[in-house]
Amino acid sequence: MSDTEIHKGLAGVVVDYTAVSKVNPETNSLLYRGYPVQELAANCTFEEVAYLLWHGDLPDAAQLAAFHELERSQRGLDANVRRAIDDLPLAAHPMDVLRTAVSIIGANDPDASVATPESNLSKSIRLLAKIPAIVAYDQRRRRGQDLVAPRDDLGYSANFLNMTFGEVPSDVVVKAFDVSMILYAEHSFNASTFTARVVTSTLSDLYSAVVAGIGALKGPLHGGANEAVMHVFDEIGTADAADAWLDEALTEKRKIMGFGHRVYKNGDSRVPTMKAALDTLVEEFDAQDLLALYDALETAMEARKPIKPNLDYPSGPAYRLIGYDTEMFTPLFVASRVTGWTAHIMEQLASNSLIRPLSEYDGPAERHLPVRSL
Ligand SMILES: CC(=O)SCCNC(=O)CCNC(=O)[C@H](O)C(C)(C)COP(=O)(O)OP(=O)(O)OC[C@H]1O[C@@H](n2cnc3c(N)ncnc32)[C@H](O)[C@@H]1OP(=O)(O)O
Ligand SMILES: O=C([O-])CC(=O)C(=O)O
Repeated sequence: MSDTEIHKGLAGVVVDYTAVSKVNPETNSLLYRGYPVQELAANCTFEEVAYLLWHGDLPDAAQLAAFHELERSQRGLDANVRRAIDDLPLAAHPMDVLRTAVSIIGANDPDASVATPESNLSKSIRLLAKIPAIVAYDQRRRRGQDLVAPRDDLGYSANFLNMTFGEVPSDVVVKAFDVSMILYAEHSFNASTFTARVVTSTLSDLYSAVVAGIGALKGPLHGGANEAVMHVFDEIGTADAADAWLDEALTEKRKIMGFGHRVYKNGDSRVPTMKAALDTLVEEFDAQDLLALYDALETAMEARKPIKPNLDYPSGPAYRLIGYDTEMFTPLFVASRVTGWTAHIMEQLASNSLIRPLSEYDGPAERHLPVRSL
């Protein structure tokens, strides 16, 4: 073994600058373009936050109206995307369906390889507008329901929920969903964003980078955890079973989904805001049992390990209460994070350097084939 210092998982390695967001584990804070995410969640819509991530500043009234028009005019499902979804087996995971659908949107775009800032911005808005139709339709076809067309008189979240459930839910539900979209939108150099930046660094196109980001987000150590949290809740069943379940899971050295974080070691800055949104849903749907289980598992974990919940812990139960099927939760994360990914793709391109780290070889020493007589 050489004495080269290896940074397994790139832990603690700073690889570039970013002006998109700042994650500060010391102060448990998260800023999008300088604004605390809690302030954005309380005062802005997800559309305004998307605009902020892409443009660097919040829109004024005229800019927001133009942005709404652009986004709302592109909400429909392309015919060949719908046909492709219909051809995929119901056994396919919704993340695989979404990854395939985004790939087709890219192939439909004659300007897919045009990498100017203007072209990439319009691609980003297209994906923001079209991903909800894919996710909503996929959940509906799994339930044997027909497609619900988008409405251009509704905001992003109300339209998303209407396309999924065939009706606009209460303001409480729309706000909780919108808050989740804002909180999931951006988180610096997380694994999926870094993946998107790596793909972009080769001068590949934006759609390819987003498809790669979807692949990275799917894993349960990253975005797949919001789905996995609900599987854990279903496995535990009721609050009184949480202690015994956790003891067994920890004995088996299982990772407890929805807990822990690579950067935050003392709590995830987004959890209090998402937990408050979950509380409004618990009240709305009179779901005290779910809240009791949520609290019981968190308390049980606290008593055993200094590992705190991450954003996926309150988001999973929130999406369950809103009515999404469990396997749709990570696609909801994509619908939001596509804003952060594309902001990073544009930032990477503006100051590109091929991302290509080194490795330390520890395989067999040099050896040679025996001389073969032909
Ligand atoms: C939106 C997001 O993507 S947030 C992350 C979502 N992912 C999850 O919720 C999955 C569960 N959590 C985890 O697997 C981890 O906490 C990660 C992958 C998120 C971060 O992990 P890392 O920073 O690499 O820390 P690492 O996995 O090395 O953990 C350090 C120690 O804490 C333990 N640990 C960390 N998270 C957990 C957990 N959720 N459950 C049990 N133990 C844990 C590890 O077993 C390890 O213990 P050890 O030192 O005794 O071996
Ligand atoms: O930052 C990370 O490593 C994971 C995360 O919380 C996110 O992507 O939102």
